[in-house]
Amino acid sequence: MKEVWTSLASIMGVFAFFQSILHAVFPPELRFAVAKLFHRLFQCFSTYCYFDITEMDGVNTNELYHAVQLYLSRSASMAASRLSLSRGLNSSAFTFGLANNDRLVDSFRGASATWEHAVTQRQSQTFSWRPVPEEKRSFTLRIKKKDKTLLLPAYLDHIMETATELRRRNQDRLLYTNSRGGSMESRGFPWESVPFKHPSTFDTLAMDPARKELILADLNDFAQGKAFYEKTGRAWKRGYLLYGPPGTGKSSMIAAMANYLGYDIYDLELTEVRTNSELRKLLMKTTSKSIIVIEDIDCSVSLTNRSSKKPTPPCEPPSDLRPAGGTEDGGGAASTMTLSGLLNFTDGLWSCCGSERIFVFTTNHIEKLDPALVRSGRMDMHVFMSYCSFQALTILMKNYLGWEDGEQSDELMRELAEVVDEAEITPADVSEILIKNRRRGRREAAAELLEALKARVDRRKKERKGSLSEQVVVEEEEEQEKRALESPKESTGQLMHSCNAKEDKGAEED
Ligand SMILES: Nc1ncnc2c1ncn2[C@@H]1O[C@H](COP(=O)(O)OP(=O)(O)OP(=O)(O)O)[C@@H](O)[C@H]1O
Ligand SMILES: [Mg+2]
Repeated sequence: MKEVWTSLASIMGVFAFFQSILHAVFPPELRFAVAKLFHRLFQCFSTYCYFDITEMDGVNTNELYHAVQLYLSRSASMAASRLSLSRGLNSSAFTFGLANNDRLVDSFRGASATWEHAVTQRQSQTFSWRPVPEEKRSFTLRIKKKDKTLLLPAYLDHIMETATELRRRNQDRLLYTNSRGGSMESRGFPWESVPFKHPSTFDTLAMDPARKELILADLNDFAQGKAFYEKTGRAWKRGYLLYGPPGTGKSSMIAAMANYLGYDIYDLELTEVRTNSELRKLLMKTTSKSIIVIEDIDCSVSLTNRSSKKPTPPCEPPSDLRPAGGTEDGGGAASTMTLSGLLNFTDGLWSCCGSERIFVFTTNHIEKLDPALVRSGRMDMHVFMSYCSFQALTILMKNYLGWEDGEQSDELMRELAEVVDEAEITPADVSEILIKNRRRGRREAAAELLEALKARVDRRKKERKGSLSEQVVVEEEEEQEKRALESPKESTGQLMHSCNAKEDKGAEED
């Protein structure tokens, strides 16, 4: 070991000696040329190649630098020992970064890539109209020469994509509304937005776990389906129709979807939209990775069916020659909003002016919807939000009472399981009962819920009996009418008989 150190020291000494001779004898230009030559020689024999990614590209900021910074922040939090921490504007997440001269090894498609972060002080401030940072920051990427074709540019594309996704996820979600009534703001944007902070998630959503899994799998397939949609020539969008009684969680499901995928929501108020072209403008101003929602589609506006267009009176010019209100999009009047306009909104060529978008319609009355609106391809998945099942009930008890899985096997739960289906109660009503009683303790709150369910079952039974007896009376009357029609003589006789009887009775009274 000692010999190694001695020989190393002697090599360094020789190197220093030659350097001092170089400095004394040769002019700086020559020294620079020699250094360059050495550098080239070193590069020829090295198995690595290096790429510098500086923060500033001239006076412009280098987008790739910030993308790398964000990309590395994912693994930096795990691997590095000293990190820089930051939090961006409008962001609720912290970003980790590599500290000065820290290194991190990443891998892509089986090849490894080493990143080093360098921070140096800027030597002299050159004049610039834009403020230039005092520090010079850069990342150096080191990869093996043999991996160059494998990694470039695919690895850099991957970094850019991941960074964009991370940036989007770190930003707060936004909820947009068109309640401005068609008027635009100063920048010509028809939507108004507020931060979206709805706490609903698929964990808190009370519904049958199997159906929940189905929806989650569908959402995952959609979000990761870029290649599939391209390959099959389909627009990258998906439609969901959520239907069911009020208070069964349709709006909560939309919020859970947005939180799960990290998408913004555009809540389209159809009653505020006057024309098809206005609807199209709204669509054009939505962004990718968003959910476009139309709530209560059956009662938003009265949409005329395409097939029930009135024929043009002979005295009027053909519709396509009329100056205003002429048909467009193959059927919808431009001066009003029509079903045709809405169908084009979800399914026509314009619906593809962005990508990765989900359309969600909700309704309490699916039977009232025009079949054209709910056909598959337009609304790909129909989700029935039903009354509270026992499984949904246990989720709500977990949410509101902190009820654990093991606690659910006792007598009380068995009774709850027996009555919940018959009670036909919405998750909203169950939530209300649990919220009211949550301070009284879990068991008491559950007992209260059981009482409420039993009372509801009794009431429903009575109502059913009442309506049954009403139905019997109606049926009897109908039967009598039928008999009267079938044998008019007999019934006339009966009628006469009853009239005579009445007359007799009246005479007796006189
Ligand atoms: N399936 C559910 N899971 C969890 N909570 C629910 C569920 N359904 C309803 N709730 C609770 O009830 C409230 C109302 O639910 P929500 O607004 O989602 O119902 P909805 O089906 O959209 O009703 P509407 O048809 O009247 O719009 C929510 O704030 C939520 O707390
Ligand atoms: Mg709702």
